[in-house]
Amino acid sequence: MSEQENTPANEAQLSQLRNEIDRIDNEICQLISERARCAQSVADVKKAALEAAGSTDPVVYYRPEREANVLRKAMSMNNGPLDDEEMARLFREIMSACLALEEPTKVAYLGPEGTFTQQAALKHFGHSAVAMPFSAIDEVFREVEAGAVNYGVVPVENSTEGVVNHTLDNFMGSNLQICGEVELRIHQHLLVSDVTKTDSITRIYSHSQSLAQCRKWLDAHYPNAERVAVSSNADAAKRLKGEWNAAAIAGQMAADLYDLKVHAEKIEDQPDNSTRFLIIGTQKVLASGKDKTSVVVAMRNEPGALHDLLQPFHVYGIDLTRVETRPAASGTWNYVFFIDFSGHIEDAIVKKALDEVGAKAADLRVLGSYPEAVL
Ligand SMILES: O=C(O)C(=O)C[C@]1(C(=O)O)C=C[C@@H](O)C=C1
Repeated sequence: MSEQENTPANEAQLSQLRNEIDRIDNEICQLISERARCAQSVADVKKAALEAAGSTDPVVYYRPEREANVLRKAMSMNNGPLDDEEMARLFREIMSACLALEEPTKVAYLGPEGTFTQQAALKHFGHSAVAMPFSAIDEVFREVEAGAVNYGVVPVENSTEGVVNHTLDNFMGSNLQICGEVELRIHQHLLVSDVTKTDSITRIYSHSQSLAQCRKWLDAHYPNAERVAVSSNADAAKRLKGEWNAAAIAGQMAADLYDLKVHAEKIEDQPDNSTRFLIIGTQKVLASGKDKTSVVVAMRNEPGALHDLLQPFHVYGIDLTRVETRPAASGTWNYVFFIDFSGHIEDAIVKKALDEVGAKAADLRVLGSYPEAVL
């Protein structure tokens, strides 16, 4: 029934409920303002603490461990009807606005605009952060190193943008820390523009990894269309305006940005397709109670080297979440291992395990301890 067809009884009910919503909105508004004033006071305390210590270092306003716990609490306080993730997303945005009051947070991400990495940056920092696209992972690292931005967001795991190794390689020559991680479910859509003749699609643009992720779907639905690999999904989306016989595979952000229609949604072959991104910065993050640590270890190429290296983790019952091998850049040793595990660098058993790993390794560098992704 449309609104015009409401009976007088319905109208009365509706207006009573809307009055109730207005009253609640008013309360929410007062409470958000009260919270924002608290965040401003927190900023003053942070500044004063640094001054009292005689430090000239910049004040660190963003506190990943606190943010993770605020979000975890929002999820555990929630009794529905909204689901926990939805509730946490709302708090994510409130906190993002509060942090922006303390300091506008500049975040560099692997662009262009409309990529999944931008989506990951906004998911992690909320929409009050100033997110800036850069065209290469090295550039994101450089911007953070130079202090031109506060943080960077780069993809690290899963093939979506095909850049995992590039991110890992950048850590080898950098002193940056990992301050957080973001996990994103990747949904690929077939996008068309207002000039596309949808029954005459003969060319489909996307990043090679996205084409690969949708291979079976494309074989079934567009077996004869030419698949054209381009530099990013956003680039694929951008090309559609002038081509009536083309479609693109990309995410919702690219569809919104370039004003495209979703012709077929969620066409990825694996329904649980997801990508993990890292937040890089210069700060060491305190323990949140549920953390991960990433290290890079250099080893000589000897039989059993990896087994020996991993043994202390096994002995102390530390859960390894990822082990990657990369050839070393310098000739001093042969391989480096990127290892992620559960726990924080300040945990006693993590310290013990890393002491033992360090004794066996040619080199060991802690890339950072950071809260496990909440959302
Ligand atoms: O608790 C702090 O340190 C704050 O600055 C407040 C707050 C928040 O809004 O809750 C804002 C930014 C920080 O990243 C963490 C939390």
